[in-house]
Amino acid sequence: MKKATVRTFKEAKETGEKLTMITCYDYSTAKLVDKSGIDSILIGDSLGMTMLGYEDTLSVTLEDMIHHSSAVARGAKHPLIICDMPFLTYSTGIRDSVMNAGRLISEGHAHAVKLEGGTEVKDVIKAIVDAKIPVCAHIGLTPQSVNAFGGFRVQGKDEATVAKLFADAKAVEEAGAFAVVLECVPAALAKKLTEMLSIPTIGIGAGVDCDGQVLVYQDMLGMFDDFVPKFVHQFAHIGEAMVQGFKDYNDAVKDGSFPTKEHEFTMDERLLEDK
Ligand SMILES: Nc1nc(=O)c2c([nH]1)NC[C@@H]1CN(c3ccc(C(=O)N[C@@H](CCC(=O)O)C(=O)O)cc3)CN21
Ligand SMILES: CC(C)C(=O)C(=O)O
Ligand SMILES: [Mg+2]
Repeated sequence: MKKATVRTFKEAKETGEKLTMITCYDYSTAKLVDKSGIDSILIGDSLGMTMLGYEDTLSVTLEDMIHHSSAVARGAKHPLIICDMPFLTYSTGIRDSVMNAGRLISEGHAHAVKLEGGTEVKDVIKAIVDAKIPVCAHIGLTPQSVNAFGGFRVQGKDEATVAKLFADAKAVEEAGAFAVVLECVPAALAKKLTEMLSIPTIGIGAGVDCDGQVLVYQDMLGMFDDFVPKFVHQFAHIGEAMVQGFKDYNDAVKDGSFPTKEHEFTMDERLLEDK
């Protein structure tokens, strides 16, 4: 299997080969993703919701991201590893942003970082790229803006947000991002943006004409049911399989059918005489 790099992304845009990205937050799952051939792993700040049970991504810290990213990096040797910059780690100045991005690389062992926003983060993207850290941009529904948006809302359905998306897409490309995630954007608009840009677009709820796709792994494996966005397809039903496995274990312990002889360790039982 080939190791994916930012060059894989560049070449895919040129050849038309679709790019695949999946979230991942831990070592064991990273090893499984590694075997699948998926091009890239995103340590998404969605881990705040899927792994930690928060209602949004705003409570996730840089330490959380480093902790999960380094675990993933130990398990995945082929995909390009991209780590989300969490809320408030790239909006307090260029120096903070570059230092924080750097920690995701040096301590989190990611290959690239992702951050949310367009025109307003142009200078931040440029500074991080100048520090030799590849940046993936993320525009459209940017979950860290949930309070500013007033909810998780599809973007690009009116004149103002369509104009904003064109401006954002141009800005992140000019700033030097190697790719851009388009989240919850109407398919027709995502198609136009994809045609306009020379960097690949990675869609989530943005239709089939993006250069690649990303999904949260618990969503596409049927392991997360707090909410199921319209863009999710369940490619497996692992949640059900897990519940069944837990039930079978519970029943087997209760009825004494587990553990059996095969699971036991033996000893010279003479050692137990007169004990
Ligand atoms: N498990 C999970 N999957 C995700 O895709 C995901 C996360 N968590 N956490 C971070 C963000 C939040 N995301 C979300 C959250 C909610 C909607 C949502 O409610 N979408 C509605 C459409 C809303 C509208 O009509 O404007 C839907 O029906 O899909 C979408 C994306 C995407 N990300
Ligand atoms: C949904 C993807 C794009 C993301 O940013 C995340 O998982 O945090
Ligand atoms: Mg994210």
